[in-house]
Amino acid sequence: MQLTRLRLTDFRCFEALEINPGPGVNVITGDNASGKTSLLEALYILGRGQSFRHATARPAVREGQTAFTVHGLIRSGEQRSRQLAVQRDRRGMHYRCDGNPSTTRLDLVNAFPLQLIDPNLHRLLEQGPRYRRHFLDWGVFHVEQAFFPAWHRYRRALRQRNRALKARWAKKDVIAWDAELVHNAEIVDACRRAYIEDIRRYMPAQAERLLGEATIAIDYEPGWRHDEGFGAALAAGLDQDQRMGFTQRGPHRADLRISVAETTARDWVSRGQQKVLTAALLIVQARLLHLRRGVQPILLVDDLAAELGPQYRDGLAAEIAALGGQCFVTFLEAALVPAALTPRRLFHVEQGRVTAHGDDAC
Ligand SMILES: Nc1ncnc2c1ncn2[C@@H]1O[C@H](COP(=O)(O)OP(=O)(O)OP(=O)(O)O)[C@@H](O)[C@H]1O
Repeated sequence: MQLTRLRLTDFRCFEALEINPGPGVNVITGDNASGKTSLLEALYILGRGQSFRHATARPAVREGQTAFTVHGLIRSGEQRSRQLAVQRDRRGMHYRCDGNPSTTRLDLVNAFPLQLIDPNLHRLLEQGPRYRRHFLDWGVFHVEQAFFPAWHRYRRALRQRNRALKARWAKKDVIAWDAELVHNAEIVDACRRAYIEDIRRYMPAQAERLLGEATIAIDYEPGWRHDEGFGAALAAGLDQDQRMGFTQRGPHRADLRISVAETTARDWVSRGQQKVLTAALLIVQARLLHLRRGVQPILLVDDLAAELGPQYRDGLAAEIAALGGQCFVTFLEAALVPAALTPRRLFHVEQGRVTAHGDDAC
C-alpha cells in the first residue's frame, strides 16, 4: 500500500499543496508551527475520515475559508490506483472513493489503512477504556471479516434497547432486543478474543526488542463478567439497567488491561517507556495486518524524538524501518533523523509551502 500523491486545498496553513511521497520512509522536517503535524493530520483524515486533533475536522479549514479538500492517490500491490477524497464544508464531511460519494468513512478506512504514533500515545495506557477499545477494534476490523457486520448490528440493537430503557418502557419491550444483542455480542467477542491471541503471540518479542522487557500481559475484559454468558449477564442486570436508563454490560464496555512485569503498565513505566510500549502495540498491529491480509498499513509518526533518549529513539526507528511499508515521520530538522530512517524522500515545510528532496523528488 502506498500513497503516491497528496493534494490539499485550504487545509490549515496550506492554501494549495501537492506532494508525491516515496514508497518507503518519507521524512517531514520544519520548524515549530510550520505545518508538519498538519500534513500528518491531512493523511489521517484521508484514511480515517476524522481528525486526531479535534472532535471535528472543522478547525482544519484554513482561516477565512469555508471548506478544505484532501485528495489522495493510493496504489495497493498490482491493483489499479484508487482515488480518495475528503471535503469538509459548512454542511459537514463528504467522502469520495474513486469519484463515487460514500455515505460512511468506512470505505476510506478499508481503502487506506493507517496507524498513528504521536506524542499523545500514552493515552492508550493512561486514560479511559475508549482508547483501548479503539486500538483493539481497528485491528479486529481489518483482520476479522465477521467483526464489522456483527458490531454494526449490535450497536443498532443497543440503541433501540437503550431508547426503550430511557423511555421507561415495559420489561418485555426492553428484552425484545436481547436475542439480537446476544447473537451479535458473541460474534464480536469471539473476533476480539482471536485478535488478542494474535497480539499476545507477537507482543513479547516486540516489547523485548524495544523495551528489554518481554513479560507483557494483555488481559481482555469483554464487558460483562467472565464467568457468565452475555444472555445471563443481560438478564441479571435488567433491574439496574432500568434504574440507570441504559444497558450497562456488553461489548460496548470492553477493555484491555496491559501489564508489564505483572504491574499495570501505566504504573510501571515512565512517559517515554509508555510511548515505546504503545508504539510496540501499534507496530504489532501493523505486522498482523500484513501477515493476515497482506496489507502494509501506512504509518504516521509525529515527533518521534519527543520524550525519547537515543536508545529508545533509535530502537523505535529501526522497528519502523523494518516494517518495510510506507511511513511519514516528522522531525524539527534533518540532523535529528535516526540513521535507520534515512529517507527515500524528504519534505521540508516552511510557511505553508513544501519543498521535496530525494529520489525522483517532485
Ligand atoms: N485553520 C487554520 N488556518 C490557518 N492556519 C492554521 C489553521 N490551523 C492551524 N494553523 C497554523 O498552521 C501552522 C501549522 O501547525 P502545525 O501544528 O502543523 O505545526 P508543526 O510543524 O507540527 O509544529 P510543532 O513542531 O510545534 O508541533 C501553525 O502556525 C498554525 O497556527
